Amino acid sequence: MRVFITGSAGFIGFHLARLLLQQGHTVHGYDGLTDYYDVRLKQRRHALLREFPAFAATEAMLEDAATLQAAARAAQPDVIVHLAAQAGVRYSLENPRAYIDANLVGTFNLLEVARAIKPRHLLMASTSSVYGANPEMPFGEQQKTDWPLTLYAATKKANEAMGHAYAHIHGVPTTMFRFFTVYGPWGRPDMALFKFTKGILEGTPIDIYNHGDMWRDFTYVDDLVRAIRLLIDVVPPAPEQRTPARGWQPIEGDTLSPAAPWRVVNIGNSDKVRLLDFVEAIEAEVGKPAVRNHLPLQTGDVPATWAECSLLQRLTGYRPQTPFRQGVAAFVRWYRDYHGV
Ligand SMILES: Cc1cn([C@H]2C[C@H](O)[C@@H](COP(=O)(O)OP(=O)(O)O[C@H]3O[C@H](C)C(=O)[C@H](O)[C@H]3O)O2)c(=O)[nH]c1=O
Repeated sequence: MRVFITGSAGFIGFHLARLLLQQGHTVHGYDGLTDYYDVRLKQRRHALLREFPAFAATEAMLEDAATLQAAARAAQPDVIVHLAAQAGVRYSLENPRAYIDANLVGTFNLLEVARAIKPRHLLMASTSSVYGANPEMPFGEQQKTDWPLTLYAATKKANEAMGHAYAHIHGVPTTMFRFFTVYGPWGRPDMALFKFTKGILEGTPIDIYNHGDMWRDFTYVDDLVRAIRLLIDVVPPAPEQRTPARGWQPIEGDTLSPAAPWRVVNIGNSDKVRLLDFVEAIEAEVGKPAVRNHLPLQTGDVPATWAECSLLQRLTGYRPQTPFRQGVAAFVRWYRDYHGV
């Protein structure tokens, strides 16, 4: 299978590309290598992927529609996985325009590519942040996502809607994933696990928001990309294909659109972890206590996330389940090795 992955030098894109290459697939990566965080980390990820002969990459921005079209047409993908984005919850308060450019304009450009190429399946990243101020827990895909708390969440919600409209009009089967706080080796330096590990190792204070009284459904990156890999083969059928004669059976809790080959699926660990327990797990792994700087809840942050993942389980027979202490240990091992500390 030939797969076109946007965001291939990013945390999740790198892991997905590596998994697909290890399985013998051909991957064309597309990444703008923006300086949102240390570009060397992105270059190292791409360098590792380049060790596979079946990997090629175009280093350009999503906003560069002509380059994106040319790269995707040349790659002739069976499947497109769109992971490139301006990510991060709190940065969207500082630099909102980056989210409009990458997530709205960039995703529009990508949808135009899909419309032209008509891959077998288009899969695109959304986020648990779309549940925003929804008070119901755990978050199920059918629940309200009408109250985003940041522009980041709003752009991702818009991406879900844009994907739906294109799937309806142009018929490209589209799966949206809602990711829940993904962590693990090669992770993002702006995220809690990276910042906490660095601070504890260096003996500098770590900022703990809401005094640690926050909950996250931390999802280990290997589990996440395994789920994506399985979902690649679960192509949402068009409305006219949903008949018993075609072997289609309704699935409980499915989010299939009545008007398009489109569905949205949560990918989380289905386990909410208290932030202070997460910090303690990092301290235990590093073998040193943190210097804790307790701060109030940050604007735009949701106090808790918790995924309901039975749809993923029904569609793929799989659900993430790495215990957070195990995932934290794998990250700290990688961090020490990567930084030689
Ligand atoms: C960076 C940082 C975070 N935190 C807290 C805030 C959260 O309760 C928790 C995890 O934060 P992190 O930034 O690692 O992840 P989320 O805020 O859940 O956001 C992440 O997961 C979602 C789904 C995405 O879609 C975002 O792109 C992704 O960045 O630690 C702190 O207490 N101190 C810190 O310095």
